[in-house]
Amino acid sequence: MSATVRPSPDSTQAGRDRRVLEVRDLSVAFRTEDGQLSAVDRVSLEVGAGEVLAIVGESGCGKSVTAMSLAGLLPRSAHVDGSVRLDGVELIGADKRTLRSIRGREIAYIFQEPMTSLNPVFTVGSQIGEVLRTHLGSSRSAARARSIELLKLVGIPSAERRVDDYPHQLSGGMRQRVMIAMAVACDPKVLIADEPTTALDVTIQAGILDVLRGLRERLGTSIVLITHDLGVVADLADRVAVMYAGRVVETAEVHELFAHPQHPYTTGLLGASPAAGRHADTERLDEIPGLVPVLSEQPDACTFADRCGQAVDACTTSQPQLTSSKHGLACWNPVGVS
Ligand SMILES: Nc1ncnc2c1ncn2[C@@H]1O[C@H](COP(=O)(O)OP(=O)(O)OP(=O)(O)O)[C@@H](O)[C@H]1O
Repeated sequence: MSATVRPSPDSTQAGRDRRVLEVRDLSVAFRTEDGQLSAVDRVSLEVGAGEVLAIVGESGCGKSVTAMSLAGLLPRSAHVDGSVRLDGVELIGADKRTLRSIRGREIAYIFQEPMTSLNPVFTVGSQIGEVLRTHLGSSRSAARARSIELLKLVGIPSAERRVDDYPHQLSGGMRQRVMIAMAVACDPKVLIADEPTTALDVTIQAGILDVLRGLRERLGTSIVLITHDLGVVADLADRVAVMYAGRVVETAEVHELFAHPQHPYTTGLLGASPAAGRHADTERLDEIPGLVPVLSEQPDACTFADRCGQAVDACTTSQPQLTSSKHGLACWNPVGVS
């Protein structure tokens, strides 16, 4: 395992202050049969070295589209604007060769459902080895040795034997660990984990979160965690960006956000989560009444106004912009102010 440990992991405060990923005014629109769809609107985010940034929000808020645009994984029907810089290198509009060398090597993506991403006809060892040979030019024997090391890193028992298993011989949790091993094979600066535990049993989820925590601590990997599970956020994240209808509506350090949520949407989400403490005595989840709108363009109004119990006149006539303070907020009438 020692070979996988960087000499000075960046999970310290000083490390986190170094920006590894900087997203500025990222917008993504899709051409669809029904016309244009605005999925992400002028999103700005920063992720420090060794930092875990969680992006939360209901289904359809633009979390995955944001995450995929960071890794250059959007389909051709997507029109992307803005800037995504990885250690200073601009990824939006970068040529294919640059993107190919960065994707998988510098920025890696873990998908929700490992079975769709692993190839059933190759052993897990050969699939991890392929990543190492492609990106790092490793020899066959070095790739095999390193694959075993990576399987150990993600907590797979009897790694020397499991390396020759096919994906169907492993449980769902073990397959997700293999996906993580593949994602970190080249020691990426940024790992994007899109609902990494959603498809898994609750008892298995905790193990996967431990693996991610270990990677951040041991390797100094920065993590962008996409989830709708606030319990996972509380467990793992340093900072949170709350997305609604394609925009970041609130962002703060995790403890600050849970202790002093200011956007009515955030308080709605927190109220809907037993893990966030508000409903610790009940298993029932509250729902925020109404649905996330699907937008062809962003309106001159707050997109949450028609679901918001706090809406005032300004909310229906102009769209609030995210403030640039440490606890950023896009709201005309925050919770606890009026
Ligand atoms: N390839 C695509 N073509 C057209 N529209 C898309 C495409 N991918 C996503 N969208 C739309 O973009 C919006 C944001 O989707 P996205 O998947 O990012 O939401 P999400 O917050 O990640 O939701 P979930 O939690 O369900 O994954 C949705 O309205 C979705 O239907």
